[in-house]
Amino acid sequence: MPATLRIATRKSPLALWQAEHVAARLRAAHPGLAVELVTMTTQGDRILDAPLARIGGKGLFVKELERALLDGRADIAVHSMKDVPVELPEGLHLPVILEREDPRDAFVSPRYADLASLPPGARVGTSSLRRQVQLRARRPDLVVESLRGNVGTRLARLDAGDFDAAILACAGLRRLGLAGRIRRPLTVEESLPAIGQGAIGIECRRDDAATLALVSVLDHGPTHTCLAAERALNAVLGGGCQVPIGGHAVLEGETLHLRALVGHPDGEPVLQDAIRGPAAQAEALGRALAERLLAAGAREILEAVHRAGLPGHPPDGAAG
Ligand SMILES: NCc1[nH]cc(CCC(=O)O)c1CC(=O)O
Repeated sequence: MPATLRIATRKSPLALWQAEHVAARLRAAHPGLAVELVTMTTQGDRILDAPLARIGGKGLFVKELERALLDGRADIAVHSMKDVPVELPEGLHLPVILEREDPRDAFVSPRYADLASLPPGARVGTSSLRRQVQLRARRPDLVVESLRGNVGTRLARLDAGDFDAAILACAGLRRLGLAGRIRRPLTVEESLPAIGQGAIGIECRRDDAATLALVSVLDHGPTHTCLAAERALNAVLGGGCQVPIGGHAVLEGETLHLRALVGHPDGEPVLQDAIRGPAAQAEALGRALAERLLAAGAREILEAVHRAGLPGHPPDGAAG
């Protein structure tokens, strides 16, 4: 057993909650193990106004934690899986995925009970392209505006009256003890979640067998299988953060059901499809669904976005 297991984490309240949760579970699983947090501010936390894709995109929140792993300043990094890019740096892997919290998006509003109650022209805050296109498809009369920052920052702006409603992840609100702010969870049919939403992952060095032996007990097989399908889908689509992409898998016994969405950043078209098959073939199902979406028009969307070099957005409003 190492003298102390060091966890690299961002400093946002949600990131700290997740790291403390992993620390507590590791201490419970291995009595006598010392666990400590190594906190760091990532580039994604520092730069709150620039279009994130231009300065490094989706990986901004994880890169500095990964550098700490590679430099030996930390043994594991704890991530919200929806912020983790498909490609990991050489020498690192993600062997552990914890059991998923509520994966749905949440409708949050001080005044309105749900999406249907919003009057025409109501202002809804979200910086996630994925949330924006699904919102626009359902309610083209709403005004969707950018809302970034930590969960607390976003709620404060909502409460200050900058918006009539906001869409946030149920998981983040629940973990921070803010479940009371969820007016209504959006069904996955109303708002298909981001790939990995609600799941926490543990990244570590491939050559560190001692650490792997300690953290493996936290892996949740069914969530891991669902994430394998979602991330395989994402790897084939390779959309980065300038294209609205959603993906969500559930297990029904030994059968995996994966839904996916690819939208044009301008709002149209929005392509959706789903696939069902043996859980043992999770990754192949993810790749197959991605190929079907590409053939159905996603390829044209991805190519158009890359050609245009549109200013980017964080994967989901970012900054957790
Ligand atoms: N974009 C940042 C982020 N990363 C993970 C979560 C929520 C928790 C999760 O999905 O595990 C959030 C906040 C949000 O989207 O409202």
